[in-house]
Amino acid sequence: MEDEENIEEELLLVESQLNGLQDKIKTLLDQQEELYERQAQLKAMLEISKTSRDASNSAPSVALEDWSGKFSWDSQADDTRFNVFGISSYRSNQREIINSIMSGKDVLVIMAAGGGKSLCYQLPAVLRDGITLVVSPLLSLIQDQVMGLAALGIPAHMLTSTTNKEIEKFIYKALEKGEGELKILYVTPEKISKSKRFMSKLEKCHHAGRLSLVAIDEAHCCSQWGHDFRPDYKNLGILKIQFPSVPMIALTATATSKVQMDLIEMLHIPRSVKFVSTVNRPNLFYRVYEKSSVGKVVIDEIANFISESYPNNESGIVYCFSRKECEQVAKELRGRGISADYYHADMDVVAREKVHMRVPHAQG
Ligand SMILES: Nc1ncnc2c1ncn2[C@@H]1O[C@H](COP(=O)(O)OP(=O)(O)OP(=O)(O)O)[C@@H](O)[C@H]1O
Repeated sequence: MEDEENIEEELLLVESQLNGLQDKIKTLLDQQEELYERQAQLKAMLEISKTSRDASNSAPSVALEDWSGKFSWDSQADDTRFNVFGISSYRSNQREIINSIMSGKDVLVIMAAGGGKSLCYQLPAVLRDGITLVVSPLLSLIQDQVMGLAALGIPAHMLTSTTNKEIEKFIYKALEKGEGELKILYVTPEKISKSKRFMSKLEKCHHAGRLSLVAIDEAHCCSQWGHDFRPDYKNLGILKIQFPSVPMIALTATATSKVQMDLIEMLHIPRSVKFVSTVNRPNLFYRVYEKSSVGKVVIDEIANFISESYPNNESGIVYCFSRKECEQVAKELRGRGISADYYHADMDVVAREKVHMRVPHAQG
């Protein structure tokens, strides 16, 4: 009897020691996995750094090839441009940019606002097999793009804090298993830096050979020297480290040479082909009016300017000094028969989206 008790006691002790060991083994295996992952990242970083040094010693990041020549995808690209995007001819540099991406190059595009940067990655996204990931800083810009693409019949979605669970599930399935129709996926930079789940699905998509292109919109946000620095953009370098074989296109309307060098380094695209288009916009001009000191008169003048200059229901933006002023000016303009609404950071997502949807898709 006493023997049995001793055996049971020792059995319990052994079992508890075994449990303790299992926990330790699990912790060690987890550590091993993390170290393997870090090892792979460090190796890739070393590789990129060496390539970067070689590239800066030998070749500047400018276009040397003739990207306006003939390519095997020419007729398919022309067909998609015309029949899917409804665009009759390319603007300056668009064709060359598209050709360099289609050739698998990393590309840096500096093109004026409204110059047609989106087509430069959306057309290759449609032409290439698989999914294009687009990182863009603003929800409103993303919504605009997704709405525009949906209108063209191109399967595009966005994965942001506002995406509902069902769409999120659809997107994750498309990334992980290649199910469902998804060609272009928009995310904010926070998704890359903060969502391990998203990055793991993206990893799976890449492993299955389905990640076709990465586009970084408003790429100047990477640089602390740029006017719009976004801390989460700093982490986008991970994309080239994780997916070195996937071409990357970085696009911006404004980048000094210091900012360009900075973002090439941060995104790890030292061999990128660079395209700079003129930032001059002949259709844009400034006009300065003297402002009355009487608020009501100012609103009357704005209302008159809008109805006289834009009698055909065109859309426009009135920038105000404060959120409160935005709300007041919109109300006053409505009182003068102008269809106006306000939009600022202090509105909830649904209200913002509602206003956004009322603005016709921007035409540059
Ligand atoms: N080759 C083209 N011919 C005619 N219209 C074009 C062409 N390329 C683009 N567009 C149109 O020009 C407008 C502006 O294009 P897009 O939005 O891509 O500009 P952007 O360079 O991304 O501007 P932003 O810097 O403001 O985001 C869109 O309506 C687009 O359809």
